Amino acid sequence: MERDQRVKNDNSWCFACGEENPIGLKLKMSIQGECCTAYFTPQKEHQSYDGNMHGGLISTLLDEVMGNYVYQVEHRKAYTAKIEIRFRQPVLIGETIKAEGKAVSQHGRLRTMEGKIWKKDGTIAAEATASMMLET
Ligand SMILES: CCCCCCCCCCCCCCCC(=O)SCCNC(=O)CCNC(=O)[C@H](O)C(C)(C)COP(=O)(O)OP(=O)(O)OC[C@H]1O[C@@H](n2cnc3c(N)ncnc32)[C@H](O)[C@@H]1OP(=O)(O)O
Repeated sequence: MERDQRVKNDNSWCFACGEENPIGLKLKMSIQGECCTAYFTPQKEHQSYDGNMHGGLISTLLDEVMGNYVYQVEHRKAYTAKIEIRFRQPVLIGETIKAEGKAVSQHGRLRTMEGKIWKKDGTIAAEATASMMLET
């Protein structure tokens, strides 16, 4: 399906930030300093094994704060073209984490982004780099 044919008005159902999505993460994002920031406390339904948060959902958090940075700062929608995640430490169910995303460089419509997930003790649980393409 061409992008223009897709439903354009259902952004409130975004899995990561949509307010109306009943199974979404309902992230609230804000620009703090040079980053887009969101806090999240994983619940039991967000786990993988042994009380650890699912890595796919950690990736979702990183993707969202990087994409949302572009939207909030440039007022343009961007599509994730490539993303790479390094999972450094488990995130535990019930543990509040901070996700941060920022831009590091740009070339034409392509933005190179960085994201980090911080634990309360100031250590990094996961980090990402991504290429995001501005919508034409
Ligand atoms: C009105 C209210 C709105 C509210 C709104 C709220 C929004 C609030 C923010 C939400 C934040 C969401 C954050 C999650 C965002 C997703 O999750 S998006 C979903 C997952 N991603 C996708 O579905 C993307 C699927 N891929 C595509 O659609 C297309 O491949 C892309 C990425 C748009 C690129 O397609 P394209 O624009 O046609 O560009 P293309 O011709 O392929 O490439 C152009 C140039 O860039 C280069 N390039 C392409 N990809 C790459 C790459 N990965 N690395 C390096 N170079 C690349 C090409 O080589 C090419 O260069 P040249 O050929 O000119 O030398």
